[in-house]
Amino acid sequence: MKILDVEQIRQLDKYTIANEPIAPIQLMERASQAFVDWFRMRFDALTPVKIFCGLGNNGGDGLAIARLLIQANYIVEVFVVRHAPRESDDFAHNHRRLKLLINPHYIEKPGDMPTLRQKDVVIDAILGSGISRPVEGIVKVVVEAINRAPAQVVAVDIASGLYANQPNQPGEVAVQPDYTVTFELPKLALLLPGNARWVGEWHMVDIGLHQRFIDQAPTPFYYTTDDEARLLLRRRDKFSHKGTFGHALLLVGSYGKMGAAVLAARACLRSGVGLLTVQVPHCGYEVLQTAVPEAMCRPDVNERVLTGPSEVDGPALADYSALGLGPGIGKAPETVRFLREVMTAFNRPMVIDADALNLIAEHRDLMGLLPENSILTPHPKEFERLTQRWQNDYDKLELLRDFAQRKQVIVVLKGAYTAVALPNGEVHFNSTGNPGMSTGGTGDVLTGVLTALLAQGYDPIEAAVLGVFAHGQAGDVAARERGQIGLTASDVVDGLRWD
Ligand SMILES: NC(=O)C1=CN([C@@H]2O[C@H](COP(=O)(O)OP(=O)(O)OC[C@H]3O[C@@H](n4cnc5c(N)ncnc54)[C@H](O)[C@@H]3O)[C@@H](O)[C@H]2O)[C@@H](O)CC1
Ligand SMILES: Nc1ncnc2c1ncn2[C@@H]1O[C@H](COP(=O)(O)OP(=O)(O)O)[C@@H](O)[C@H]1O
Ligand SMILES: [K+]
Repeated sequence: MKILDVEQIRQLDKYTIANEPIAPIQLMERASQAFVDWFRMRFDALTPVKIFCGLGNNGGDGLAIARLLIQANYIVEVFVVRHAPRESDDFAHNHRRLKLLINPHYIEKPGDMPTLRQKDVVIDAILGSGISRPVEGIVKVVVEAINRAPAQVVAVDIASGLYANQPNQPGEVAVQPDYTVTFELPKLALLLPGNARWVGEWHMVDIGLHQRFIDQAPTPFYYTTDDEARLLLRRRDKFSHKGTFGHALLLVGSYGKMGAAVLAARACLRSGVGLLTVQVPHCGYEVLQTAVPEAMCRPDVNERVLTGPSEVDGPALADYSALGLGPGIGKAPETVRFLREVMTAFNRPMVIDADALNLIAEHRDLMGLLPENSILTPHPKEFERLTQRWQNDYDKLELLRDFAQRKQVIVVLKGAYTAVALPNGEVHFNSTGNPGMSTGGTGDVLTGVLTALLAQGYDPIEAAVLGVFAHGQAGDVAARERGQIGLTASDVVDGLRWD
């Protein structure tokens, strides 16, 4: 699903009005009805509702929402914040219609702000995607009062004061909602960690904007939906055999970090690899053979770290279908040498995680050895080591796109809404996963998943988008079964589902 910017959304509204065709006021009615449908599923008619409206189209939505809720027997009070000399046409139209039912209150000075109680639900329809300057004056007074209130808050489209696709400056105020109900498409701002308090839990409601415009609109930003991920998944052929699904090699683990090897290996097997070999330092041999009997083990001659040679024969590096490396390997000088050898010998896309990324950041010559279309899976700190510190989330996104384009690799920047940056500059935000996954080892699981997909012959871009989606979904399955707080990386492995 595409993520469009504010100007594109404005054009999309216009295009829909001209080509569906539909009157602007009807489009507003449809948006408001979609909001109300969502609202009624969440809050019953005994909920006292207080709607704060600005004078633009977001305010117009608020007035239409008020009318629709009154017609559904909710007890509604409306507060119009007079922040500008002019009101939009659709605001004016809905204002006239609402006044046939109730008299709105008007807020012009701080004393006009009502008291908000815990049982109230506030609907924030002061400013939407049309904001063009920081919130100040009476709007600021109202926003700050809403934020201080004990009431629950639902933002219409986007919290008042939050920019949809550019950074808010430090000190700027915006509504801090419990929920955001956004129209038609996700906005970039909803996906960025620095905006969490201005978003709350967000939901998307369909308002029937024109698909032809969306299909043609250029954008680097996408949001991976369930349906899109499912389309990437390949079915198994009746006459397939283990050779059909590739032979993966994982280079993982060191003394004290053999768990990383076990987790990556188990995840790789649970993601459909045909054969798996795991190379671990010698001390990990028994651990691995016991914990993961399905995998073959290649013990390194070195007791504690990976160095390359093994007493057990196996295919040459270049003969494996896919390679995943990094989880738990540490940063020993012998391991750096081995890493250099591996990256030279295996010049096809590989999965690179954790300490392998830290080593690349410390030994810049390794950066030049990155095979094209490799999948790098840094968490934000690892990404900062590879690049530089950023000013804000938008700056970070630009660094991410720039890195993926310059190095011609796929960068999976992990976190909530993991961002998968492609060599062509696109960024695909993931839609699955939950904070229960913020626990040691879940990243190692992702390395195993991605390596398995590469081994099965998935194109690296599809492997990255699908693997990240499936990994988050596994976390969601695990969280449903045992809750977020007690969730462990092993539960994520067990949560992997591919059909
Ligand atoms: N046809 C459409 O355009 C539709 C628009 N919709 C709603 O319309 C919203 C966008 O409406 P608008 O473009 O009218 O803009 P807003 O309602 O977001 O803002 C209203 C106006 O306030 C002024 N303003 C900007 N920043 C301000 C600030 N910091 N303090 C005070 N005033 C400020 C500007 O003149 C702006 O145009 C969307 O978020 C959505 O809720 C929906 O009704 C769906 C259809
Ligand atoms: N709040 C969150 N919401 C969704 N996913 C998360 C969240 N926190 C962490 N994750 C996921 O968990 C994994 C953590 O990886 P990482 O930081 O490398 O952990 P480790 O190195 O311990 O394995 C990533 O895939 C990340 O996207
Ligand atoms: K709003």
